[in-house]
Order: sequence, then structure tokens, then C-alpha cells
Amino acid sequence: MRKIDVCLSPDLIHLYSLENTAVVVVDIFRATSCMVTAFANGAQEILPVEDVDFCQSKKAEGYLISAERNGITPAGFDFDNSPFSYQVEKVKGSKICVTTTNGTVAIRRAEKAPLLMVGAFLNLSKVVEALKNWEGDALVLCAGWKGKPNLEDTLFAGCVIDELNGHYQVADDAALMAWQNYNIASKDLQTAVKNSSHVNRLLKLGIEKDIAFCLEKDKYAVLPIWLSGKLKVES
Ligand SMILES: O=C(O)[C@H](CS(=O)(=O)O)OP(=O)(O)O
Repeated sequence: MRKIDVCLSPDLIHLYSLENTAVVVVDIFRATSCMVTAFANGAQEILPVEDVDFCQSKKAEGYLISAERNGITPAGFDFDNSPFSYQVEKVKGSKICVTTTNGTVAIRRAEKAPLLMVGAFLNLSKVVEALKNWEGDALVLCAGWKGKPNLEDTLFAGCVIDELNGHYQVADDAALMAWQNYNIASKDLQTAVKNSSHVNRLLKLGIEKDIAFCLEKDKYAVLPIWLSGKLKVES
């Protein structure tokens, strides 16, 4: 049977083989939740990059630009890192270049995978459907926080594993930990993450509404995938 594994931080990705493996990158708070929202609201393409200055330089090429470091947006960018920024009027038909503390780093570290997709609770069913159709192994790559694992991305990984029960076999203990944690937390995700470090950071920044939004399941039926060096959704 196909195997599904979980990489708890981008800094551990060298321990995993990407050969014949579909990778789902997740950064629930908030990068991949923003990307899914942007595509659902009509964005045409997203270019995730690691450097703030490089991101800013893409403005001259017609990109809208989005940056965040430690939850804050530097001056001169079109979007902050909140899904509420990516509304239809702003994003429809646009190309967006984005850099964030954790999420864009994780995406770029997995870009050599034969299938790379962006996942969030917001597009859970699309991720699960794509993995059911994939014939190789699967890996959920958690963006974590500055190299450390985090609770919300791990819970998403566990949720994907739970949805794929019977289709994939759990590869090792990271996947088992994620799955067992999700089973404990699944009835009330918001309570489960309430003491997590990222929720505390967002609360300090006064961004409470993003938390509930990013934990909503299946709000959108879009699946961003990596195609020729960018993220796109199939039309
Ligand atoms: O903006 C966010 O929610 C985080 C900022 S930080 O991790 O709290 O510094 O960035 P992301 O890359 O979306 O995790």
C-alpha cells in the first residue's frame, strides 16, 4: 500500500525522499490559508519567494506583492498575511508574489517534488481527493515556526491522514503522532489550538478573526499546485 508521512518542519526535509512522492505544504496560520483564499477569489498565479527585497522587485513586473515577517507587513506591500486581505476586488485575475516567515520557505524547499500542492483546512477535500488519485507515496510538509514544529500544521497533517485511512499506510511515528493528536483534537480544533504559540502571537497582534477562519474546513474547492516555478490552480 502507498505510504503517507509527515515532515514536522522544513528544516527536516532532507530526511525525506521526494521521489515519486506528492507533497502537501501546509501553513495553517497563515500563509497557505491565504493562498487558498486568494485562488478561490480569482488570483491567477502566486509566486512564493524567500526574500523580502526580491518580492518587492516583482512589483515592476506587474505582480501584486505580499510580505510578512513575524506577523508584520513591511511598508509598501499590497497585502498583509491575513486571508481577509485577499478579497475578490483586489485579487481577481492578478499575479501575486509573496514572502512569509515560514510558509513560502516550506514551499520552496519542496519544489522538486513530482507533485507539490498547497493545503489548508479551507481546501481539505481537494487535497484529499488529489492524494486519493495519486499513485505514489505522500508527504505532508508542515511549515512550522522558524524551524520548529507547531500544533496547527501537525493537526492538519493528522486530519489528512485520517481522511485517507484505508488508502495510505502511516509511514512512521511523525505521521502517527499527527494522526493521534488530530483524533484527540478533532471535535473542537479552536479549543485544541488555544494555548499554541502561534495563536498567542496572533492574539498579541490583535488578529483573532484569522484564527477561526483558518480552521474552517472545506470553505473553498481549489487546489493550488506547483507548475513551471509558480503556484496555479487547474481550470
Ligand atoms: O503571519 C503569520 O501568521 C506567520 C508569522 S510568524 O510565524 O508568527 O512570525 O507567518 P507564516 O509564514 O504564515 O507562518
